[in-house]
Amino acid sequence: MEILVYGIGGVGGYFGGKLAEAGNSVSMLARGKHLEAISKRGLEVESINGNFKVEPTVATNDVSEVSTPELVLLGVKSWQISEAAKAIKPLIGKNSMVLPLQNGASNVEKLLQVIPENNIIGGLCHIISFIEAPGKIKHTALEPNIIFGELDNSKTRRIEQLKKTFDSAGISNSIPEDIQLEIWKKFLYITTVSAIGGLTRVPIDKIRESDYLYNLMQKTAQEVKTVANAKGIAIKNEHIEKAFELVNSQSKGTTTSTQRDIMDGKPSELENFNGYIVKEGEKLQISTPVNLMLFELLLPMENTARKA
Ligand SMILES: NC(=O)C1=CN([C@@H]2O[C@H](COP(=O)(O)OP(=O)(O)OC[C@H]3O[C@@H](n4cnc5c(N)ncnc54)[C@H](OP(=O)(O)O)[C@@H]3O)[C@@H](O)[C@H]2O)C=CC1
Ligand SMILES: CC(C)(CO)C(=O)C(=O)O
Repeated sequence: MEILVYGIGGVGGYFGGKLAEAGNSVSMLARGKHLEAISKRGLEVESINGNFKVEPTVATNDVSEVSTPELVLLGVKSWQISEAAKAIKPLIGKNSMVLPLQNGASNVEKLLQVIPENNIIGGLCHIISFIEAPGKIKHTALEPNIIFGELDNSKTRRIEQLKKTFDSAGISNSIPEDIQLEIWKKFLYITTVSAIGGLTRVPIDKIRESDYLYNLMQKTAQEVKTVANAKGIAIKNEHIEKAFELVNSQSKGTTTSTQRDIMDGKPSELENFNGYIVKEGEKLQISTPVNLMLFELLLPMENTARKA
């Protein structure tokens, strides 16, 4: 398959690497020292499932060097989606699929403003990975997987073909009954833990020891559920329970990618997580005081990170 991976970070680097290793033609859009290293030495992936190294078909920071892809994997952060969508638009052909793997509930919404609806696939992923050094991705925990599907959940031929591509690359994957619900289930978890993680600056095992913080996470999750339900997304208490099973079962030292960005003083996905709940709550006249507090507490730091 002819693939463009736009953003070769923890997510794009790992999944793009696996697809290239399996013999797909994978072009990689990166920049700076990371691009220099990939162009010179290829992309190295150190993974708990086995290390590997791949050579991209094209490594570039200029999409005009890439031919029309059958699949674009978006590996940028959720706040970079609109810019990425504008950049890839000229490349998109009738049969191109654009698959966002970001956390967040509004990625498809943002893509729809730029890319035709029939080119967009819904998606999300699980992994713990990051850029360890220019040209090198490190996968440290979780069995990586991709959950994806048509926006209307129909089981089309292209979705089946994409499944075969992921299967033959050894990427665990699934096509759910309701892709929007899956996106929101992950969003529920990540929004519940990331801002509190960023504020406390400790991993999940330390956060869950505190009754106060555990309760705060419960309140955060309930607000996400209320907003989801008002938007027609069927998040139920059982999904909150599942999210808390995850909170309780994560191994010591676990942090989320957004928490790590906040702790490192980098621009984070705060606005697309708790900020999104606040914004949607306002539109729907739903009060979201806990998400608002978390958002406002982190906002000055976020603004500073963005100025830098
Ligand atoms: N990492 C993880 O463990 C997981 C992350 N996620 C989600 O996946 C998404 C991606 O996260 P993650 O992989 O951690 O992010 P990273 O920051 O590691 O990767 C994003 C990459 O995209 C690059 N990029 C952005 N814009 C451009 C551009 N215009 N040109 C070239 N390169 C560009 C960035 O470069 P630069 O650094 O120069 O900006 C960076 O290398 C997020 O939504 C995250 O929440 C989901 C599951 C797990
Ligand atoms: C929760 C987790 C680790 C699962 O993939 C994640 O999405 C992240 O860290 O961004």
